[in-house]
Amino acid sequence: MTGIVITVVIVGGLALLLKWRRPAWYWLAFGALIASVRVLVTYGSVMDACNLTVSASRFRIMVARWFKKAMPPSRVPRIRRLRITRTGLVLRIRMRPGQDAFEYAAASDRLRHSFGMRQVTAREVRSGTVELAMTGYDILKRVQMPAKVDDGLLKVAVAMADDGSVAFRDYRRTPHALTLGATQSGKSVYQRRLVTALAPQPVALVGIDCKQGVELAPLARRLSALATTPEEALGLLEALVERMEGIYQVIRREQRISADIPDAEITADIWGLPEKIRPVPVVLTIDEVAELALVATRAEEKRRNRIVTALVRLAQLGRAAGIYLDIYGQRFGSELGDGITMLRAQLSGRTAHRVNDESSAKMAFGDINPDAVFAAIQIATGQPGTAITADATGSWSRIRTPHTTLRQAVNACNRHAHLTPHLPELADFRPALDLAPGKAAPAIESVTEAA
Ligand SMILES: Nc1ncnc2c1ncn2[C@@H]1O[C@H](COP(=O)(O)OP(=O)(O)OP(=O)(O)O)[C@@H](O)[C@H]1O
Repeated sequence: MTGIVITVVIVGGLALLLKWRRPAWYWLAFGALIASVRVLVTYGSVMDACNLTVSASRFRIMVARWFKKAMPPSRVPRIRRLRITRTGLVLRIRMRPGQDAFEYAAASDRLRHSFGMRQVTAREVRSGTVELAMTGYDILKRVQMPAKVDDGLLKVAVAMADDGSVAFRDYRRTPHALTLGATQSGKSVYQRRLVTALAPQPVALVGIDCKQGVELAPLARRLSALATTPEEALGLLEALVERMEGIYQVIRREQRISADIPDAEITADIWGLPEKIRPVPVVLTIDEVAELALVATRAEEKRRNRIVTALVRLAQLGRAAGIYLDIYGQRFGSELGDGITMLRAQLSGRTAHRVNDESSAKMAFGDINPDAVFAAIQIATGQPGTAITADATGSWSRIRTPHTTLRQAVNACNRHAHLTPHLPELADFRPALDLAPGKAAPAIESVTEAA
């Protein structure tokens, strides 16, 4: 048990004994304050013990020699800022000359033990400055998202990272993503979390779920289109490609580049278009991609090739037309056939839940960061929903989504069903809601949300 928790328990127990009536946050803040004092008091000796100090300057050593004085002590990196967070502390440190952020990252395990913290993560914030995020307890054991997060249109808080930060799925920054994981590793919960968070936003949600629609059909009231068989999926993808081409025409028309158009008004994607003609963005979520890519007969192979071609085109050109992809699967390697590695290269957001073998982890992170491959293999079976996430920059972190039940996702989709945009190109794939004529839609919160 970490220092913060022990401190909070002792202080909380004392408070109960003395009948000090204070809210829980008061004691948490008090505990974090005591932990930060402890970190500050032991800081110099811990940095020294973890080999994060540098020797005194040559000038001071020379002066000490001249005057036959004791050798000056090593220089400890300076603390620039200490911030108490909801989950622990963040120390911003000015590195000493000759140091690099990698030394701090390599020493993070030693720092964790020395400061008595649960987790220490080092990250370079700018040249010469490194930030140590310290957490006092296992954040991923029972995930609790902060009440306020910096989300927005097409930027949703999807999980907590083990350094106490919030992990976002930011569609405009990372338009397309691949999520892998063995069976029962937590992919569907992750997907539900995204759909639930996107449901209140002005976006069109489109689903392909060739597992007979078991995951996405219950969310149909908020889906603008849904395909549950490979044949439907092909039609839906080709209709999306058609929509994308239509949007490109609109952008091209609106560019009207001439000498008197100001630079800021020239656009190459939907976000630069005037709001009244801007097409609604589309998030396409594909559950179990192998169902689309695996074939048994020659006829199926033709269909599969057309599906993969449409997917590659959407991944290559969809961003400018406001079409974003979320692809889920157990594996995503060359065994799924031609074009799969080309498609994978376009899916720059990568998340891997627990995987069964190293090659699955390599499919997610082999081209991004070897450390992430190792971290993905180490995810234990006991914590479904835990995943490693990385992007094209090579940075990665361990995350876990808050548990979202199917009932919670269904309720969110039903509550926001009125926001479902009607996309004419995808009209043929609009899910039928199975309502008898004259029968009202089921009560939105007809069943209480499971805990
Ligand atoms: N973040 C989470 N927190 C707590 N429990 C979770 C979390 N994610 C998943 N689980 C639990 O793990 C189990 C498997 O989750 P899920 O159905 O999402 O896995 P999956 O990878 O989609 O499996 P499959 O591929 O077989 O459909 C479920 O019982 C679910 O409740």
